[in-house]
Amino acid sequence: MPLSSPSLHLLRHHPLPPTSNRPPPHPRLLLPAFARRRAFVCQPLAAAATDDMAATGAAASPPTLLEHMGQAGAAADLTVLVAHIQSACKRIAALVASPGNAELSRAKAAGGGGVAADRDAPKPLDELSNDIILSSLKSSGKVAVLASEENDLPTWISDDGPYVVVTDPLDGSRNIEVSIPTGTIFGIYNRLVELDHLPLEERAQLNSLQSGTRLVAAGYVLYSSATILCISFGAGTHAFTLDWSTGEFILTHPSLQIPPRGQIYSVNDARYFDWPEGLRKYIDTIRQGKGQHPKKYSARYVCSLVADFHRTLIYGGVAMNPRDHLRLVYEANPLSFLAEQAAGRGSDGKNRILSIQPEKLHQRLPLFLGSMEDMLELESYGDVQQKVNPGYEV
Ligand SMILES: O=P(O)(O)OC[C@H]1O[C@](O)(COP(=O)(O)O)[C@@H](O)[C@@H]1O
Repeated sequence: MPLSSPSLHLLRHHPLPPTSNRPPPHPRLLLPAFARRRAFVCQPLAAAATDDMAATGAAASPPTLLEHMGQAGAAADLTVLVAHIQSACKRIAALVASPGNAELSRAKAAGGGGVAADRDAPKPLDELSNDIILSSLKSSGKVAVLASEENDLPTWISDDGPYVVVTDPLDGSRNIEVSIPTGTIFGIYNRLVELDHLPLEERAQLNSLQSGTRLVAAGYVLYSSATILCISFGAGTHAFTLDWSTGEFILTHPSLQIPPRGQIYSVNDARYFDWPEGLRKYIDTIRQGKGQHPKKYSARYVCSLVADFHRTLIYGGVAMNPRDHLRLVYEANPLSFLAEQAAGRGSDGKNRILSIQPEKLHQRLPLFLGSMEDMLELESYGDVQQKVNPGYEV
């Protein structure tokens, strides 16, 4: 449904204060005391051990995601919602690792053909992942509306659900047949109660089109050699690794900080000849070690956004897709929120992603994420957005 300009006006001038316009305080200070102790546990040097650990001679075990939320004083409703999201993602993790997934990918490639008449056509993995998330959010009782990359329109779930969830249920699924990492991306907003009087369809759209500055939380789950859930509640970015023996996500990367500069760029550079001059120059320059950082950069490109972003978060550098391909609502906003909360930056090559007011649910845009210094250097080339987007076959 196209939005009327009064509706967009309402969104733009909504009185609620943004939740993430302020620069994040030093994330380490925002961790609860017990999690700060675990931050030390994750460092190799014994000198970092806390007094109580020294006294007992043992490292306390790091908290689970839900323990972390409890200690951080997260709202009970939000904790219930995150518990449902994490359980959906555990099911997706099992799904993408299951022997049946190659068959599902082929079914999709063949348009679902080749199925015996007495059998249901198998659902491709991204649809199945979408169903898993939807059913989990429904049973949480905490969600008013779900906007998913897999659906044309948002799904209204419950009038009194306090939250709005946006998601790309399974990003990178085009690579699933060859077991390349995939991921789920999600963002959580408050339901805009002042829109409750609007007709359902308009209410669902406007709630889903909130600016990224209003995110209450955002995260991704990486399905790779480890299953990692990385999340921010607006006070730092923290990552939790799934311990398959207990089924718990354990805090392994507290208060992640993107290094101010990395030495890796990540882009599909087969598209070099479709790039604008500025982007070509930038990549040529850093490849040769002639940029602001006098080192030759290396290239890494998984072609799976969550994997490319996760690496960038840890090692620094820039992950980019310069053409209009990735979605503002489902991908760019949540990942930019995580990047900013880790002292990095998310931009469309010109503007801060979180400040772009979404106008359409499936709006696409160029996306650049990464280390602050690398991002500012890249943007100084001006002309970095790929205008030519012919539609590539692979
Ligand atoms: O073809 P490109 O431009 O390299 O795009 C690859 C990107 O597209 C994605 O596969 C997402 O695209 P889809 O949502 O169409 O699957 C990302 O995971 C990846 O980063």
